[in-house]
Amino acid sequence: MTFKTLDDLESEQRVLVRLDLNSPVEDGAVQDNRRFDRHAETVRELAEGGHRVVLMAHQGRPGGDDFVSLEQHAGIVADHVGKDVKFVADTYGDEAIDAIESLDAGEILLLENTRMCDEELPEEDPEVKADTEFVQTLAPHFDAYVNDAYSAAHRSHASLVGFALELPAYAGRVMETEYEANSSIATREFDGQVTMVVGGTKATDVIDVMNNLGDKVDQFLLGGIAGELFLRAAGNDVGFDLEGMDFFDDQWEANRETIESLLDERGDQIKLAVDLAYEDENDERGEIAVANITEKDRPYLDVGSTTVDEYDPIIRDSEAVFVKGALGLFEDERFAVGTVGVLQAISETDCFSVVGGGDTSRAIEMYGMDEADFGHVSIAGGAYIRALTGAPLAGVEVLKQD
Ligand SMILES: Nc1ncnc2c1ncn2[C@@H]1O[C@H](COP(=O)(O)OP(=O)(O)O)[C@@H](O)[C@H]1O
Ligand SMILES: O=C(OP(=O)(O)O)[C@H](O)COP(=O)(O)O
Repeated sequence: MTFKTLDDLESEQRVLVRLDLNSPVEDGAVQDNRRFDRHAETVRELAEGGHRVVLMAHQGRPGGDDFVSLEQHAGIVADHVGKDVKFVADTYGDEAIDAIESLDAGEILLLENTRMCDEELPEEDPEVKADTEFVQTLAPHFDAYVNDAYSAAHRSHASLVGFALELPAYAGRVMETEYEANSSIATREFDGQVTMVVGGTKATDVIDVMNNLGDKVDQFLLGGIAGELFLRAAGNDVGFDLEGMDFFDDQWEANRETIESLLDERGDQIKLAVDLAYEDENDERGEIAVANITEKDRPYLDVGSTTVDEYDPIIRDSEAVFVKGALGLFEDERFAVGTVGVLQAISETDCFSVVGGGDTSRAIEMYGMDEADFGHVSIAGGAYIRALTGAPLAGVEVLKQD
């Protein structure tokens, strides 16, 4: 490991901890999710270790409906940690400092949404962020800074990069496991076949992953909107926007040449769907072989069952499988066959596996699979794709400094 962890932390510290509690908000109610559960491990360990634990996190972006106070988050963290979590509606003013100073050993306090502090945003160099009043005011009240917010670590914001320059800095447990698992495809050697399942809605994610990992991955199994764009580049009559859709046309214009040259250069590694699924006239799932598609008359919402039958043995023969993006509109049960099929195959083998992307990993609990059957289920979206494409994460880089 290239940074210090909680194992290196001295005893009885005043610890400032950055979590990523950014969550969906529905009708003003913050929705519980994996992020709370995962971060609870770090928070519990610190509190039970007798440290004074002060938590920072953000929620939403200024101007958005989900840009709300962290008051509800405190209650959800408390439920997961199994300990009381105090909350103060202040980021670094007198109220926040009073609450921090009156904390006893083993107690936990959550500060207000970091993005309510003007200096948290925008993205700037760590040195600039370290120099803000926000960081300069808070840092002297602590002995150590712990960053557990791997999933936000691609942002060069004050709470993510500034404190690491002012205080001894450590990686929390989530930071450690996410970093190790998500970087493993780039850093680890696997004995057997390495397979990457790529889908979702963004063609550029798939292109970047192929360009960066093409020499590490034996087979790319494609699906989703991105897979349809590759099918179209291979000469099939799919991947067109019908009235009211805006998935394909812009992406096709922007990426057509790159996709065509990837198919040229890496065709042997790229497996495309041989059949696709659609909603038929009775609102049921219909399937058609790609070879039989002659008209652009309907949207395709999943890969077909023959495709799943072809992908399944490849996964079962793999030493390592990485997943980025769903193979279909899995939120609708009729179109979950592709995504659930590959996830099930992964869960039934003892290969090393990483499933990432906020949306795709949701399919695991949605369809009753057990997270324990996967090597690692990432809670990161943007940071995961950056790790796969070899881009450094600002919040991780500052932890690596002495
Ligand atoms: N053929 C399709 N048509 C419409 N939506 C699709 C299709 N295939 C995949 N999706 C959608 O893609 C979403 C995931 O895309 P993306 O955001 O790229 O991945 P992730 O969130 O896993 O990183 C899923 O919510 C799924 O509904
Ligand atoms: O949820 C997050 O990222 P994700 O949507 O890529 O998973 C992080 O909290 C970063 O949030 P941001 O994209 O508003 O900076």
